[in-house]
Amino acid sequence: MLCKGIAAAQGIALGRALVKVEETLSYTRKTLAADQVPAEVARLKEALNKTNSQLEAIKQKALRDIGEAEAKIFEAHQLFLEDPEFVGAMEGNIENDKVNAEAALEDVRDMFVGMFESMDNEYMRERAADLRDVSQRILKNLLGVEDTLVGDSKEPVILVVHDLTPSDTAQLDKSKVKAFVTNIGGRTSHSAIMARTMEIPAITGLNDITEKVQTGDMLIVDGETGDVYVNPEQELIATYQKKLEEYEAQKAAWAQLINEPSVSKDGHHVELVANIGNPHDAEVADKAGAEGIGLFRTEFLYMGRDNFPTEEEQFESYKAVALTMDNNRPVVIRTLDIGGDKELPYLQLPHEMNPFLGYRAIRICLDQVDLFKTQLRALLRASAFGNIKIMYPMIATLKELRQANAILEEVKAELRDKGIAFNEEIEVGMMIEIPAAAVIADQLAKEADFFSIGTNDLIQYTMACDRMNQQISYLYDPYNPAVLRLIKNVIDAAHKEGKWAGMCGEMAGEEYALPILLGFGLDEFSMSAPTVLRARHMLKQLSYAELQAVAEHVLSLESGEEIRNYIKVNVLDKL
Ligand SMILES: C=C(OP(=O)(O)O)C(=O)O
Ligand SMILES: [Mg+2]
Repeated sequence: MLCKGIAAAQGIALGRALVKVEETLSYTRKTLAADQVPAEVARLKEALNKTNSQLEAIKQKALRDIGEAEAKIFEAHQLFLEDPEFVGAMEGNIENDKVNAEAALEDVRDMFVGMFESMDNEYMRERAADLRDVSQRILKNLLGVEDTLVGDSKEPVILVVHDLTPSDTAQLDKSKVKAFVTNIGGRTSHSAIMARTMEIPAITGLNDITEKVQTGDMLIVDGETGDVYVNPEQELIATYQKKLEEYEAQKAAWAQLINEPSVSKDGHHVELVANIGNPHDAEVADKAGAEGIGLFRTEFLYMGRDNFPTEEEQFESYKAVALTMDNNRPVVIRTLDIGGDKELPYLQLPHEMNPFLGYRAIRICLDQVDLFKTQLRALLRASAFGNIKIMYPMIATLKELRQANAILEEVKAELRDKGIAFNEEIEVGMMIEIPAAAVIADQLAKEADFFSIGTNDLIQYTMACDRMNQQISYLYDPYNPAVLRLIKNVIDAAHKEGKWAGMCGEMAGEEYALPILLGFGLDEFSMSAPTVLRARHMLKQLSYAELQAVAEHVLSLESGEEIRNYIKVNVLDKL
């Protein structure tokens, strides 16, 4: 059986399925005799300690493998275990009501969750969700239930789940999980982006894979095509085993290119840079051969915590990235892009019918100027330590660009007055992710130093198709002629004004996109770190001169399917 989903993270995996459905934890409410109380309190404390150690281990793993922002999620969970009101209430229930620890836990949890949820405040609702999570973990420890997605199966497995939260993804151990496949989610969802950083093949949006597959079934996961084969024929297994070996060999060959320049067969140079969410990612990108950072999503510094990061905290993060990217390598740092699918509970954004079309990103920053200025000050100060460039997200009009630049000029003047160093020549560019901006790119190019095309959003806004909704994913197509024409327009407009154009949407790292974008003349390609060397390898085999004609022809084709097919036959199959 073949199931088709969304190729969320590249790579191939063959192995046995482990289908994981959320288990219900049952226990009996007991009334204790007075002399049983001390032992019950001790049992609770033991479970709390165990929970704390588990969370500490997960936090350290997240810090090592993914990043600080993700690690903070678990730190917030740990705080509950030290909260005297929460812990004291549970002990009180055991002592006064003479109930067992499980019952005390659930009563206290329900009381706090009810209280948080009744506050009609996004931040408190998040706290309620956190408390549910922690309580579930404590309950498992009281009941002696294993806390692991994969248990202790001897063979590494392919995880089959309804959905994976970012915290689930952070916990995955690459030596135990070969790949994961989920019912819901898209290619640009947070856990998909994390899977790519962790190099775990992943397929999302399979609808009902948890029902079609049983634990122990043999699976083939093709992270290039989004195909999952369930109990395939021996012949197909052999084909994929060969593909897997080839893929591993290819990876070894790509690794040879780590210090090579990114040039095409005929000597055309482009920049291959990485997308990051925190300073640790920059180190990963450096080791993966990135020539710089094309997108630092700074909103991750703001997420998973209780209040705004200070200017000092931000300055340290930006400076750290600039220093990692030594030798004047570019570091494009995007100002806060919160809203849409990225919530910030303590900012208390209004509830909206269409958050992706709402109060988000630069719209918030131009409205809450102090918030914006704090970030700009930190960015300018860090620019004294490396080749930092500032980038605004979600610009729709020339007026917004001018407003943002005017605020930036104010901040620069304040720093000059105080004699604080920054790079006076700092480049200031903008994302092109709203069709309106793509259409007036000629006007914007006169006032922005560079463009970076954010296809993740540009596609959803051009096609009126939610990037998270797999039901209409046939519309979410980077190769749709409308999307490609906008991209071409943006690149041409930048070049006409002598500016450079890059791309930091996920499309920039796609095999089919590289020849087209190269032919269009894109100057900078920003992608997940593990994709950089593959792109460099491919680039070396491509001729810029030939691809200009190919790309020109692509613009006359009528559908994404036709375009992909044309690229396959005329470019990819010939490599
Ligand atoms: C890079 C982009 O930004 P994000 O994915 O953070 O919205 C984009 O929209 O393409
Ligand atoms: Mg975007």
